[in-house]
Amino acid sequence: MSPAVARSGAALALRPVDESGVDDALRLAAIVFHDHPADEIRERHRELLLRCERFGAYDGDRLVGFLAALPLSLSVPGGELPCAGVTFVCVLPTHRRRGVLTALMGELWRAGARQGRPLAALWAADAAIYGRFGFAFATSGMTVEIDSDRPLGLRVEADPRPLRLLEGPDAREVVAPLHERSRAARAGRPRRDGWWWGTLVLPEQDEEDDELGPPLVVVLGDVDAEEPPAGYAVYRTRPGDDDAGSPGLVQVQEFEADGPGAAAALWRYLADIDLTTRVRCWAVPEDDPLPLMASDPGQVRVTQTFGCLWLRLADVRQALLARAWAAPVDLVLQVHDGVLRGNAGRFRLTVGADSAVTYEASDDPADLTLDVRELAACYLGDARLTRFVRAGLATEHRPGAARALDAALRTEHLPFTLDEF
Ligand SMILES: CC(=O)SCCNC(=O)CCNC(=O)[C@H](O)C(C)(C)COP(=O)(O)OP(=O)(O)OC[C@H]1O[C@@H](n2cnc3c(N)ncnc32)[C@H](O)[C@@H]1OP(=O)(O)O
Repeated sequence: MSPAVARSGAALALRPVDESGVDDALRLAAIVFHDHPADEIRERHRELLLRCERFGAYDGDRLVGFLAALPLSLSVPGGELPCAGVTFVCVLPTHRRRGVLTALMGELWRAGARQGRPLAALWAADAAIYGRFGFAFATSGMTVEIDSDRPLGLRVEADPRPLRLLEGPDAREVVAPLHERSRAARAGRPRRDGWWWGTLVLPEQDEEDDELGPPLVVVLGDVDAEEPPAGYAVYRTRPGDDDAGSPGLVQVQEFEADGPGAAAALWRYLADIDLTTRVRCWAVPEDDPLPLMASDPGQVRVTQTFGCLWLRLADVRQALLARAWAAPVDLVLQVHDGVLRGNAGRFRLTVGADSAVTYEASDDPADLTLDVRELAACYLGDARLTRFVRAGLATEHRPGAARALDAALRTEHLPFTLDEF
């Protein structure tokens, strides 16, 4: 039996939730998230939880707190690392603010340390909760909308190769290699297996909007060739409703192209679909070139930018040693970590001209003081340390130290994922 939670009221026991407890976890989630999903979606959630490590807090026999961790392999600059995909975090309303989540997080860290898992990541329902546990936004995205009531004007020639429309499992086999290649180029993406494609990317029914049709996958290039295609888009459509004033919509769920010609061909196709007058893509990377490619910037609008995946460096040393670096650096970092004390202290980070990395305890004066949250925000290449220094959230003791670390952390592409779990 694991430690108990006893901040106030009767002590609660912490223990793993076995397979027979998954329905209890789903019932708890339905209460906590005010969500009573249709049978198909509930079955998807069940399958997801069965793949997870499951941590429970029990009041007697009753499950009152729950946290699931999906085992992920997350792309990081130059490689990938084991990562806990934290999900279905819920505490019964009667048991809130008694330290249940804090205790479940403790179980997660202990399990991660046993398994040598240096990262944890999550999509947060409420942004205020996770910073105190050392998480920070580590990838961002932007929503783009195209007014497609007229031909899409682009300043770039479209790749003339044929487009093909695929459905079902065939689609996955064709596009998975291209996704895998782009996953290596942009950090922050979990590796997908067949279950992930089928259940989370290409399910018949969209989880958020039941008016959207089934997924369609348009592919550019020869689908029979040995090389992956040049690009693809996964999209769903919704018919227009004149009475309600809503346009026929093409909802782009995922877009990958290996260059500007391929991107132009695919965006043109999506904007050209009959009986629709709007293309909406919920998330593309913040450095996506589409807005630059548009002849009329008013036709392609960025409607919002937002943080996506939150990251936690559970083992800072392991995480830093595993990533690729863009420039040599030699800095002493004073790292604060109020939760995982093994990360806290003063360490010398060196990246040599030959890219060899070391990160060792040091007594030398610190060049930079920062919290593990800020390190997580910058780790995949998204945020800049210099900005945190300007915000007063990191302190530079040697001028230029933050700029040097930024230069070393820099990646060619911004990290990005839209894989929600
Ligand atoms: C990855 C995901 O699954 S995201 C989904 C998260 N789940 C939800 O939003 C469901 C609804 N909410 C809940 O189930 C619970 O309120 C939880 C899980 C958010 C928090 O669980 P609790 O057991 O109450 O948290 P716990 O008591 O350990 O709180 C620790 C600290 O976290 C912070 N915290 C907890 N809940 C919140 C909140 N809703 N907003 C802001 N901060 C919070 C507080 O600082 C708190 O410390 P304090 O009590 O000293 O002020």
